[in-house]
Amino acid sequence: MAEILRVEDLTKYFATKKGTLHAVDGVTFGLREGQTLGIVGESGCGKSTLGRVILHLHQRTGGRIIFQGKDISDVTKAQLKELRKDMQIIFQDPYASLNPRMSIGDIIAEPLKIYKLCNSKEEQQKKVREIMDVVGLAERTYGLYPHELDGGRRQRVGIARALILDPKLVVCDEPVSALDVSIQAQILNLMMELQKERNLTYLFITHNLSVVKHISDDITVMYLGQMVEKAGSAEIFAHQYHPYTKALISAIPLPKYNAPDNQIILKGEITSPINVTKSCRFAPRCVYAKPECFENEPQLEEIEKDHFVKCHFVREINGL
Ligand SMILES: Nc1ncnc2c1ncn2[C@@H]1O[C@H](COP(=O)(O)OP(=O)(O)OP(=O)(O)O)[C@@H](O)[C@H]1O
Repeated sequence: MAEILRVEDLTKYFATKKGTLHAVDGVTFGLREGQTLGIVGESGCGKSTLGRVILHLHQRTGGRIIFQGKDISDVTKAQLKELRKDMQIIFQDPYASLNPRMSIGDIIAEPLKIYKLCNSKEEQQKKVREIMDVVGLAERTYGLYPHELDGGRRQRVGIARALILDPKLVVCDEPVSALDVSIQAQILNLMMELQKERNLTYLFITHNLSVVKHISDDITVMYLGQMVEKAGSAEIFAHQYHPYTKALISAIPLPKYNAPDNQIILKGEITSPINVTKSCRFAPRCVYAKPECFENEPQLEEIEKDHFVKCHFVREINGL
């Protein structure tokens, strides 16, 4: 499988009144066609910003973005319009992202209109009805409005709108977080079916590790703008080496993961990403932290094949 997306040393800083906010800081990964990379971490760790920078919804500060073998770090407006056909996004809150004054049929048809892809109203309607069928929306929803649908159906509309242009890469930004647990499973299953049928590549952003367990091939854990651990999904659930990943896994409400001797309680809140220093950003909350952690930044290191961890004392902590 070819690599469809590669980001290298990607950074996004925001200038704020208090100083430079390091929202995304030196993120590097590759994503193969048809695969899913789960991006996991607490609120504020930079997941959404990462997705938005890749889609050029935010201008990057530094680093490179390679998509389908081409460097797309800097693109013109016209090139970006073309790119958008291949790179789409599904948002967390479909209600907020759907225009309340437009009918479902018109919302889903919008990308077709923007790209003038249909020669007639009939052709447009046919394409919309086809994609509605693909995502499991009943025909009668065509003329309804967003407020007339429940959360699960609204997210199906969001998925239909993202897929109608037949994209290659979809950034899924917390697509099930606003939904009831039972509906979450339906939407995740739908997304997995669609991925197989259409060879879609997903960058799946979530604060909830258990959500990405089944859908992801690989998982990247982020903390304060940086990757702290990356491995295959099964591998990371079997062996998590970074103290932060351990804490995230031990917080999953299943006896298998949060047996008392396994549980790690994080100290305090996530610290500020403003004016960060060259240290381990997790150190202030880490139960294993030593003076060196506050003085030097660890590198992301391959601890086992395809398993990367950013921690000075990863071997000592894990008896490796
Ligand atoms: N436009 C902006 N201007 C200034 N700071 C921003 C902007 N957008 C995001 N940030 C900051 O960047 C950091 C990362 O935010 P981001 O939304 O990417 O995190 P996240 O992990 O996706 O969290 P959440 O799930 O809450 O959205 C946060 O500290 C946030 O306050």
